[in-house]
Amino acid sequence: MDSTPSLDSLRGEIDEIDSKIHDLLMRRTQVSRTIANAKPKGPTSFRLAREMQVLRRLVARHAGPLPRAVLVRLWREILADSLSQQGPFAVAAYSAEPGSSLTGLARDHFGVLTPVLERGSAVRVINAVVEGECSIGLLPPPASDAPDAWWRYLARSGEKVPRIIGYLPFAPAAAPSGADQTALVIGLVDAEPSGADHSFLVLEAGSELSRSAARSLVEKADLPVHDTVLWDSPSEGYLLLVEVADFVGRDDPRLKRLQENNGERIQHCWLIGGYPLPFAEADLVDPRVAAKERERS
Ligand SMILES: C=C(O[C@@H]1C=C(C(=O)O)C=C[C@H]1O)C(=O)O
Repeated sequence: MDSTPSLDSLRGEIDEIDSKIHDLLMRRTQVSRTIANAKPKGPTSFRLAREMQVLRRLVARHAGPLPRAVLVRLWREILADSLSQQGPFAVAAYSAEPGSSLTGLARDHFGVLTPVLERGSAVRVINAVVEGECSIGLLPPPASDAPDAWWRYLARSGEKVPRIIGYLPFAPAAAPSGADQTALVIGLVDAEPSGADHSFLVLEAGSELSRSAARSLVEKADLPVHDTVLWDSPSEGYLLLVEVADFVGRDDPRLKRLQENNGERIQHCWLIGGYPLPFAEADLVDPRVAAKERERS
């Protein structure tokens, strides 16, 4: 006798599962609203490090044929709504020359209902965040040949100075519309440690300081250097952006050491933020693709 359950009974099981998922989603939304009241009041409820921890935990416990990229996409919508339950949330996306728009990336990450406002320059994105028009901003990652070294505007103190708090996409395999783009996220909150992070320092040098010299000064203070970007201008002097392959907090003793050891060469060292490391491609490999590859090899 055929032991396969009938279509009706299988559909009954799906209905039961859907109700449970739905009940849990409604409950999660209520908990998120309660969390909003438990948080210190600030310019935004957005906590990217926590979101990354949520996703990393789910990806690590995942099993079975549902692709991890689908799991992440589902949770991106859930997390985006959860955030908007905690107060108004809008994103300023850099969108200057044709093909440079970070709007697709913003949509992939913050879901279909989050307002995304396009801004035509890095300064306009920064202003949208400083003035509270948008909760966060997306900017192109710094590069040595980039004409606009926007990161230098973050090298100052004060409450209304945005910090770098994230890197997008979190999961390239789950970011179809911004597939070939990357962005840094800025907001008026400090970066928080997620367990696997990079940080950014800006060094203000009194006289010419090469990228390799800066690297060795920073490494001598036990801060592992991932990359450096140089900006020198007659009016602004020598500024170096250093990406550190570790989380660096405001009270990190390595920062103090860096400044104390190099008082003559480095006039100022600014911690301008950091980001949780995104998923590597292998973390989200679709089990079906992986199985096919195993067959082939
Ligand atoms: C619920 C929180 O607020 C936001 C929503 C999150 C969530 O839904 O899991 C996680 C981080 C925050 O961006 C939180 O900070 O825990």
